[in-house]
Amino acid sequence: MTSKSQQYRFVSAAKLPTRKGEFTIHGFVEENSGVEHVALSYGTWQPEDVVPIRIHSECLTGDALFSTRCDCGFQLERAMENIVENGCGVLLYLRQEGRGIGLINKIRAYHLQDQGMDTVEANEHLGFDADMRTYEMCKVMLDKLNVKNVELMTNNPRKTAALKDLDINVVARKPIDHGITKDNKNYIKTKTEKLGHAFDPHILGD
Ligand SMILES: Nc1nc2c(ncn2[C@@H]2O[C@H](COP(=O)(O)OP(=O)(O)OP(=O)(O)O)[C@@H](O)[C@H]2O)c(=O)[nH]1
Ligand SMILES: [Zn+2]
Repeated sequence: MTSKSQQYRFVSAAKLPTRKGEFTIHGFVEENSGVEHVALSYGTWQPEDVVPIRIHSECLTGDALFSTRCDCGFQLERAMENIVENGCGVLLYLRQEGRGIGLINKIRAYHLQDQGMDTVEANEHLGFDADMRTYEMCKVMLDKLNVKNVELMTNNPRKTAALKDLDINVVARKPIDHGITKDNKNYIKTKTEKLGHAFDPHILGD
């Protein structure tokens, strides 16, 4: 029986020039489900270096459709800018749309939130946990990129804990609280109150 992380396989990599800088995109596939994840790497490092990384969960609405209903698109852009400013780093782009429930179910959850539920209540009303994501693929992806020690750009303590459980040395957490808007302030407040997210209170001030 292969361990969960051994189900992931590196397939290929290529140059990816972007408006933020020239990255390399690395494609990984999960053997059983065919789910594809990618890593964007920038610059070089030694195994003993501390590398800035972002674990970014796919959010079509935020990442590609300019939604202000969440902070994802703002965080994606800021994370890539941080990596380029630092001179090196990695962004793991994980196909975990909707905190793992998928795009159509996220739209169903949004519909329930339009009726007054919060983002946790909506997931649970649909029969899902508040957060269905797992992070075992990060181990295979970071090992392939020779990243052992990380500075993690996140407000989500579950990501820090998940990497530590994978024996990845999380040296520091760097907040990434960009993109607070009038449309997502309540969503973010719910994440701090119910999902343990660490946002500085001043940025959510009323
Ligand atoms: N089910 C559900 N998923 C959502 C909702 N809003 C955003 N998402 C998904 O949540 C994921 C992003 O998670 P966030 O909670 O924004 O942030 P995080 O990645 O957990 O934490 P950070 O690293 O601090 O950004 C993406 O997969 C989004 O599609 C929602 O209302 N319901
Ligand atoms: Zn989003």
